[in-house]
Amino acid sequence: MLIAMGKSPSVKTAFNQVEQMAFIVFEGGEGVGKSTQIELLFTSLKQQGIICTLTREPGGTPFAEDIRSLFKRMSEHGDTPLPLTELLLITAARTQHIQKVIKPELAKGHHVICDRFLDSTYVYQSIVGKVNKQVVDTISQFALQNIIPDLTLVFISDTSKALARIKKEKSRKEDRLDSFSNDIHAQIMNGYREVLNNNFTYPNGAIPKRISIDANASVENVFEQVKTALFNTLGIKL
Ligand SMILES: Nc1ncnc2c1ncn2[C@@H]1O[C@H](COP(=O)(O)OP(=O)(O)O)[C@@H](O)[C@H]1O
Ligand SMILES: Cc1cn([C@H]2C[C@H](O)[C@@H](COP(=O)(O)OP(=O)(O)O)O2)c(=O)[nH]c1=O
Repeated sequence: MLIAMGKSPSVKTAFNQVEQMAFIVFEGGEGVGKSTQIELLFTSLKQQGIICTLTREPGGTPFAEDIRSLFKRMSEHGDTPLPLTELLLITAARTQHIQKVIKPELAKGHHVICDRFLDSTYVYQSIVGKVNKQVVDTISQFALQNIIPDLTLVFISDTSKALARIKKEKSRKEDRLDSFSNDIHAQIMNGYREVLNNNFTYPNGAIPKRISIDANASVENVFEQVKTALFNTLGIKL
């Protein structure tokens, strides 16, 4: 179908019986290990015969993936998008994504695992980009239509560690967002701490369930934390 995942878009849906659905979001700055853990979780759920759909933001439908490309493209004309312009682009992609993928998949009783969602907007466009949170909420409420993740895993690591991991990745294709300075990366990491510590509300006033993950740890240890969070919050045993 139209699901895009990780660094290379692909279709990933496991077809088996499942009793309840959950909308699970992975959040955090670049290089904290979200994609790695999403892959591990998808494989583990599949082995248990649990249906889940992997997707990502910005993106997740062909049109929203086009917006993603535009969003991430290096500017050839020097006219880089303003944070408010980014918010509008991201929200356009999110509207398409929620209507065409997230809602329908949840309605079918499938778990939906999403690489980034609204907390990214709070961090990148509001905290770092300085767009007022109220503006983000006012615009986002039309896209969200009360959709709220059942669990958001917020990956927190030392900025230097995450950046070192990214630098080691030979296959990583440079895009506009890779030109962020170390200072911006540190602001992003602190932004996630702020979202967590201040329990940022969604546009409808609800506080989503967020769990902090120590992403400095080994891949195996981080996956243990992910599994514990899924069990404690959603009762999913892996
Ligand atoms: N816990 C970890 N310890 C060490 N390296 C990791 C860990 N998790 C991921 N990596 C490596 O770090 C790089 C970035 O990981 P990735 O999952 O793509 O992060 P993100 O999706 O958050 O940008 C990859 O090369 C990956 O293999
Ligand atoms: C969902 C979302 C993403 N973004 C940015 C964060 C990332 O830099 C980029 C998505 O790139 P991505 O490749 O998914 O990030 P990562 O390196 O962590 O795998 O889009 C926003 O600025 N606002 C948003 O609301």
